[in-house]
Amino acid sequence: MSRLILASASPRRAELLAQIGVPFEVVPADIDETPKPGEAPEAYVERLAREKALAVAGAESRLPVLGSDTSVVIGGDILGKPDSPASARSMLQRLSGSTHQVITAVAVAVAGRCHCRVVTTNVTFRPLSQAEIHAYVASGEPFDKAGGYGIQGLGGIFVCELKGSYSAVVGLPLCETAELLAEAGYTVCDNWPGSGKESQP
Ligand SMILES: Cc1cn([C@H]2C[C@H](O)[C@@H](COP(=O)(O)OP(=O)(O)OP(=O)(O)O)O2)c(=O)[nH]c1=O
Repeated sequence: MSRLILASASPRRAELLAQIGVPFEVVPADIDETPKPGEAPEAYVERLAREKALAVAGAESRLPVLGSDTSVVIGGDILGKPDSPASARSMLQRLSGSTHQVITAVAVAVAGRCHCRVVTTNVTFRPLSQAEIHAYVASGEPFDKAGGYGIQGLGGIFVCELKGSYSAVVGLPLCETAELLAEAGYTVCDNWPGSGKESQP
């Protein structure tokens, strides 16, 4: 039986949530993801995660609703999902040979309240050649991913260093998600301490 609604169309978020044993159903949120003028990256990502959770909670309030957002930030600029091969190539060119931040927010709306965590991870790319950038964009992998790459896919070969949360880069910070669920009175799965169904030691 579902204990949570995942307000996301991201297959990665569904896989990560399934990985920790949470029973859930998917109800994608449809919100405007345009940054506000002058909005700081962390504030932007947190606002979107909250808006996604609350948009679905408004219609489906019987279960806690989890919303999340991931953006790539370099030199203070927010990189969302590329909308063309040219924008994917230009994002990868900017990321090549330098360190960027992946900011992911996760929000849980339950009983009229919304709790949120924002997680920042530093990711360093080795220098990429033009041929690699072209071949990677031609693979199609960049298009549904913030910053135009997927660390969990072929894009993983670009990453020479990561400081922070790998699961947050893929789209859902598992440690913070479990903390938020615990605060809302939910455990990740049956038999977990606090579930009331755990086996005795
Ligand atoms: C940096 C990075 C991002 N991503 C993905 C995670 C997110 O799905 C996506 C960022 O876009 P989001 O707008 O956060 O999410 P989404 O549009 O895919 O889904 P929804 O808004 O319905 O929840 O980029 C990866 O899969 N791997 C990576 O290495």
